[in-house]
Amino acid sequence: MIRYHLQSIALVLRTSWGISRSATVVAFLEALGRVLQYLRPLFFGLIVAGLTTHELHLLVAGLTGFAFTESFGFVLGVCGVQARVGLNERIGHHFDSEVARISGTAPTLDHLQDPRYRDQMHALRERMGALGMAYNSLINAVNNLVAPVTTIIVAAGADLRLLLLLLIGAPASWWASCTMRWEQQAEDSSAAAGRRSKHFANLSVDPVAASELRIFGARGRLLRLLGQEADEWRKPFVRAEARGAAFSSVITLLYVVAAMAILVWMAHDALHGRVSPARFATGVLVVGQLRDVVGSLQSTVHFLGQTLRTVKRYRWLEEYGEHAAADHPGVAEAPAALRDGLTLEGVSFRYPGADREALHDVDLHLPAGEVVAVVGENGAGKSTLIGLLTGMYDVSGGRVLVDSTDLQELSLDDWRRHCAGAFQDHLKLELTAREAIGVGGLEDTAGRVARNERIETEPLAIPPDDRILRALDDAAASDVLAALPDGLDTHLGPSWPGGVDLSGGQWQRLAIGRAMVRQAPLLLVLDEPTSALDPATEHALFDRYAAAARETSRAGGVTLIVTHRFSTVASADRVVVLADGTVAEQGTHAELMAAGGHYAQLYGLQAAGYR
Ligand SMILES: Nc1ncnc2c1ncn2[C@@H]1O[C@H](COP(=O)(O)OP(=O)(O)OP(=O)(O)O)[C@@H](O)[C@H]1O
Repeated sequence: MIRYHLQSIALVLRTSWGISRSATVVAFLEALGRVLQYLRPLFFGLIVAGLTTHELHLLVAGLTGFAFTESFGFVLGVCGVQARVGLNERIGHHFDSEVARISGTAPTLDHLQDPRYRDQMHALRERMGALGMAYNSLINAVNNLVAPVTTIIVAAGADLRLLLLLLIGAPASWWASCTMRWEQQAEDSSAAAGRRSKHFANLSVDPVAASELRIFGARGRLLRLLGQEADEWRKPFVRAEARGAAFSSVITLLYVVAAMAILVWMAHDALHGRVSPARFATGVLVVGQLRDVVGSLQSTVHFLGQTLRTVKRYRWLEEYGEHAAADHPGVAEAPAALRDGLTLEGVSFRYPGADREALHDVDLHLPAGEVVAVVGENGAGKSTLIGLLTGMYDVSGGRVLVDSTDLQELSLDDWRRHCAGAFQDHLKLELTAREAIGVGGLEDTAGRVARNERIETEPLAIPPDDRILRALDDAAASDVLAALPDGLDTHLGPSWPGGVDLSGGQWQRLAIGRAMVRQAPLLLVLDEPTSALDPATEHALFDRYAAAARETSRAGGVTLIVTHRFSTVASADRVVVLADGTVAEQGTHAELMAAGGHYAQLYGLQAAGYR
């Protein structure tokens, strides 16, 4: 464990050093300033000796030393504090970006479904401040460690009996290890309740949730749940802090009693001439100083413990990210065009922590150039199928083939470079309209399509306006743009002063526009593309999407349209019916109708509903 903590300290030092070598060094000068200031009792003793013995050189030496330690110690302290304040900000920013990078660059989304990951992430996010202050905590620890060493030396010089006070160090260090353990246990045991509590708290400030909760008159119930979860979240911390504070008080009391006993003893000897007034004066100051030292050691343990625990979580996250990357070692490039298509062979998939498979025994071939409609009731597995085809999740069993290559062997970054999509829960990107749509086809400076690994090294360009306008036309969303006051320069969403918010259907059409910016994808996914649209425009728009899909098909790509609306699937080359996590039927609309199975039944029901 000590080795692990030392590695964590090395990580913090490396990070600080990488950010600013000079600030890292200057921040340590503060510790030197502390050493000087803790020499005060020594010079105070010299002053008292000079005054009582009338020896001028002792008085001058004491006063000079006192002035020097005060002034120089102060200057070093100021320089150190300035350096570390600047560093704190930058270290905090560095760790923030690193956490976002580790989470955002994991090849799949499996981690986001893993409760262990979510708990660690919650605990880490709660303590991000401690990560930003990690170097600060180290400096504090060093400051608080040099203080006792200096004070002990001064105390030994004044009277060896003062060193008896160090015996208090034994229960204090036991207290320190207990406190660290209790706090760690509190963080671990309350993480899930903390996440739930955050969820309920967010609901109360989310406009959509807030209106539903008002309509149902459920605000009181939500507040009660929030209270319960917040209680469950906070209780272990309160318990740990109360125990820590009680122990700390007992230790302080022990210290005060011991210090008083030693001072009385020293005073007795001073009265009988066995201890000089100068030594006694130094002793009195040292006792006060040692008390401060014990107090600051206790807070050091608290903050350093918090920092080391947070660094531990950060390192857990780093290792998790490395394992996640190692679980998907594929590096092969995706083909430029599909010859055969996409194939699922005996595929099964279970979400992390779920007790049943979301998909099982799926055998499916999606031929190159086809427009495939996927239908099925809620929970049938449609979104999961999309997740597997786009490599967002790794299959639990079986294989997904791109032509004849296992998706496992492909670089997922490269495969996704060839995928495009508009999703049911699409992003509402609050950027300018140009950026919100153009991110669908980011290019590097040579005009090639973005690869994720370049993101950190090269600024990626939004494609030219003519491509964005064409994509909006393909998505039948030109009218959404026409209604924006500043066209493509309009800021979307309430995050911007004067930003324009859109209706659900308008956001959805821009999301489809974003999907259409990417040219000739090998897989185009349109997940419920018309769910937020009114039935009058739905049909016309669907024909436009189908035409755009045909473009994809001509380039050898597969278009997957997921929909609940059976009226829109008749023109697809193939309809796949999912039920209970597997393929129930597939064929053309005509074939499935003729078969009179599940599809025909559902189609009949919907058609009757529209009559
Ligand atoms: N994150 C998850 N963790 C555990 N189970 C999940 C998760 N997401 C989905 N499931 C389960 O997997 C199954 C398939 O879900 P999926 O979202 O793929 O269905 P769907 O056909 O897209 O449904 P819908 O039409 O409602 O969008 C369902 O039983 C669902 O409960």
